[in-house]
Amino acid sequence: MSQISISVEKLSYWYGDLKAVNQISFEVAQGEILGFLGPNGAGKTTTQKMLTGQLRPKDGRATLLGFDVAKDTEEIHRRIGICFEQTNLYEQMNALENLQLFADLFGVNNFNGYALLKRVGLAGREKDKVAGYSKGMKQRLMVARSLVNTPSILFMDEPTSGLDPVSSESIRDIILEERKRGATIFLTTHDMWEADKLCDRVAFINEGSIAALDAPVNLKQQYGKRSLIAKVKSANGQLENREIALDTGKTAEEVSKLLSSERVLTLHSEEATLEDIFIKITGRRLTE
Ligand SMILES: Nc1ncnc2c1ncn2[C@@H]1O[C@H](COP(=O)(O)OP(=O)(O)OP(=O)(O)O)[C@@H](O)[C@H]1O
Repeated sequence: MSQISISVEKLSYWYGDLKAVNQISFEVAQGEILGFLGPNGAGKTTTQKMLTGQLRPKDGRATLLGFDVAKDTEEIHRRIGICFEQTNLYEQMNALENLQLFADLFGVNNFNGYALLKRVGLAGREKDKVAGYSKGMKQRLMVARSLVNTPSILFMDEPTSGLDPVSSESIRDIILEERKRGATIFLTTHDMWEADKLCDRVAFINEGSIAALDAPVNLKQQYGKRSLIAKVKSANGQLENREIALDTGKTAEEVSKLLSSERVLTLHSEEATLEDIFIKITGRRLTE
């Protein structure tokens, strides 16, 4: 692995008797997008809060860029961006003022608010009061705000949750641009499609533990099955599906038999989704 940005070792947190995060360990390389994928209550937000200094770990250790999350909070905050779902924007201020306030807080003086707002699609709305923004616009502003200090690590908690497709796509584009710039991205989501599309690696989190961690393609290879689905017209004129497993020694033979014995209308390949694999590993769905 290239240079390590995030290093987590047996990190734990509990609320009373409830073990919300239970001895998790992983590393994230610089410039990598790690997706934290799990259902409600799995421990994603608690982990993010520990990593961003909002909760002090009860046990274990984590470092960001070599700084200890439990001790070096100020050093860390200067170098990270945080974009959490619950917006805490100043509604009575405009977008530029919101960014300026944040920049002042971090002692950033070389940032260009107009350029940043243009990047997130808010050009022309810079001086409008945030109270009048739509949910998608506020989320875009949150993204802009998380980029004010050109962060080395970007934490995003469900950044596209509940947004329209255009807003979601523009936020995903920014995540990819930030990775290109060299930022490390820690993304929590329960959207398996988003995780699959965006993330270099995905951690499945369930009941406070990491159940699997790998590149989506590797998870699919290891746990999923690929198959061919043929739509055929049967003798009585009905449309029916036939499934042939791929990656077996008999695939070619079965395809040839199917094509010679049935009237095949369409043939396409299908692979397991991350949700299928999550269920296989944990016995739970991502969305209940
Ligand atoms: N402040 C709190 N007090 C008590 N229990 C909490 C608190 N915050 C979270 N929990 C519990 O800790 C567990 C992990 O919660 P967490 O919010 O980290 O999960 P999550 O994966 O982020 O879920 P979601 O997708 O719903 O945000 C859950 O059982 C939750 O009910």
